[in-house]
Amino acid sequence: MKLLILDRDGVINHDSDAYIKSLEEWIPIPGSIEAIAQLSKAGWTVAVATNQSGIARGYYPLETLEAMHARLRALVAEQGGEVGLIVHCPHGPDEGCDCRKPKPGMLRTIAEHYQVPLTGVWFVGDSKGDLEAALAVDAQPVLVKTGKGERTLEKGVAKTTLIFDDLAAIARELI
Ligand SMILES: O=P(O)(O)OC[C@@H](O)[C@H]1O[C@@H](OP(=O)(O)O)[C@@H](O)[C@@H](O)[C@@H]1O
Ligand SMILES: [Mg+2]
Ligand SMILES: [Zn+2]
Repeated sequence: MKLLILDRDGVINHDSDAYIKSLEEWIPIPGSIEAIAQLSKAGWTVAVATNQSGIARGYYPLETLEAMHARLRALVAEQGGEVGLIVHCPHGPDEGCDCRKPKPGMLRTIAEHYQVPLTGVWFVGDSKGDLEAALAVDAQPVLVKTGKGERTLEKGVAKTTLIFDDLAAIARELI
């Protein structure tokens, strides 16, 4: 199966250093919804692995996060595509969970859900923790320059990292 795993904030939607705290703040990056729809129509299963420490911090409830993901699914469905499994880590950085990136727990959850190995699976992110999570399970780290991607690139990334301007460029590469 063709599995592609995406980080959310900074890849699918704009990110903010103040967190994405409401449905109104959840704004797709231009071309990202179309890219997901095109990829899924081309036979790719597009899953999502997202840190959401804003829940642990009390910035927004789980219901708000679920409303954002319902909006994502609806927008992609309007273009004839579909979004696969969305996994989030609701924990704070000090809780020692196994799911918060850079730990690879969410990637493993997705791989187990689809019963596929993670080796070489593209995980697309904008932050260092995304790339580290990919490397931890021998997936392929892919950096986009949207969101925090430019900052991440400036800090240096593993030489095996693939780099694209945005999710639309990744769709053009894979389709
Ligand atoms: O990029 P993904 O994983 O989809 O989500 C990132 C968000 O959960 C937030 O993660 C926070 O990091 P801390 O969780 O505070 O370290 C900050 O980077 C925020 O700017 C960002 O919106
Ligand atoms: Mg991100
Ligand atoms: Zn967690």
